[in-house]
Amino acid sequence: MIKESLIHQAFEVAVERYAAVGVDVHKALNDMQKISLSLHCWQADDVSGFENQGNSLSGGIQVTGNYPGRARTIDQLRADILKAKSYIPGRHRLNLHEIYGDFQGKKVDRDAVEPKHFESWMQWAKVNDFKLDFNSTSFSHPKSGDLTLANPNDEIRNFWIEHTKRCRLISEEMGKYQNDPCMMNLWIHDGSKEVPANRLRYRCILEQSLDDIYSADYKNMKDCIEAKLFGIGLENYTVGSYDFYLGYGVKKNKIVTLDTGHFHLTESIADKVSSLLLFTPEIMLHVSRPVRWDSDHVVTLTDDLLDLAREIIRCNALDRVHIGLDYFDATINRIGAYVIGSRATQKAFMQALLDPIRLLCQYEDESKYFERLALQEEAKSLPWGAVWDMFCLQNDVPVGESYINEVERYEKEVTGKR
Ligand SMILES: C[C@H](O)[C@H](O)[C@@H](O)C(=O)CO
Ligand SMILES: [Mn+2]
Repeated sequence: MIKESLIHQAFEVAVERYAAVGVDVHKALNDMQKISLSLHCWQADDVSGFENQGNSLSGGIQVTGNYPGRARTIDQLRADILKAKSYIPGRHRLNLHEIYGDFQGKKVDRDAVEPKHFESWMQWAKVNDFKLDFNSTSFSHPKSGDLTLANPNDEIRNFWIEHTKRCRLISEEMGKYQNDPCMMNLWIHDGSKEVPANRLRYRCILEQSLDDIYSADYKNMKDCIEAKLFGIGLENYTVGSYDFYLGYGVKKNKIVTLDTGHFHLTESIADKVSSLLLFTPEIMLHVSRPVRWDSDHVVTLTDDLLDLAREIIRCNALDRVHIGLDYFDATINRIGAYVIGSRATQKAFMQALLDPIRLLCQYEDESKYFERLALQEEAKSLPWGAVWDMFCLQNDVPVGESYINEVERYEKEVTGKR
């Protein structure tokens, strides 16, 4: 247990150090309090959901590991999410996939899902101070195959169009219920293992499907479209590539989702933020950690993540960027995985909010490039950790590593007994 008086002392020193470079720590703390993450429900159960159809995970994604204790029922999933939330400072959102509906043990196919299947989620979220976001689910279904919304087969394509339309309606109802727009993400795995004979054909079909899906206007939900470099088993061609969705988003005023695992490994996601902000309405993020490929490792505080957070703050775009998480690791304690990734993301934003931006901009205006580089370097070792600790203390969540023992206790008492 870290002594509270030490946290206060370190914080006072940090206030002074940051003031010397023109940064108001109290304002940074205040801004930090307003940042909500959208926690992905699927870390708790390895993207299984509650359809009870016995479908294994398919559609270009894969979870590795078999750590004991995954959530198997809606009650277990909710309990695990609340547990994770208790170690994450601030107020947050929860991101549901369609397969997590409250189906009460009945088989409800994807083209028959209705808002009523998410009523209990809406009530639960309200009681537990979450706002909900939503995703259509095109994977792990007998009709998933290699092509869903881009499928030339009318029956299969119309099935998925119907599913996605229904998901928009569910999102609209969620948004209305919570009096805050529900962000609905659309990601499909459609693609091909080998080079197709005609790439354009499938992209034309996808464009038409999307136009049909988006023909209804809603007020309480926002549409986001997520590209991917490739899915597993679909390595040569992805119908919904970044260029495709960027073009569609700009033309049709849709929000592009940037999943940080969905690009070439040396591509900077941070650099995309300012361009997207100019030409699309808002940005949805899926913060992930690719290791050699889109491996969805637990998010940690990497330079890439810091760059991304800094870019959002420097663009003054917190009100236009939605911060969702997207990773799944079944090799370690799943609640711990939530906490590590969420806190890492928050730490990146904490550091970004403490950046001496005004002074850096001043140096740049005056063409003082040595001074700019020197300050960028020195800022890296300013005592941001003391401000982060204070943020945790103020939010009544464990400071530093003290959550480790608590996660272990929950494993011993709850998840380990499943
Ligand atoms: C389960 C998610 O929807 C999925 O991870 C998607 O967002 C994605 O990133 C697929 O690679
Ligand atoms: Mn994603």
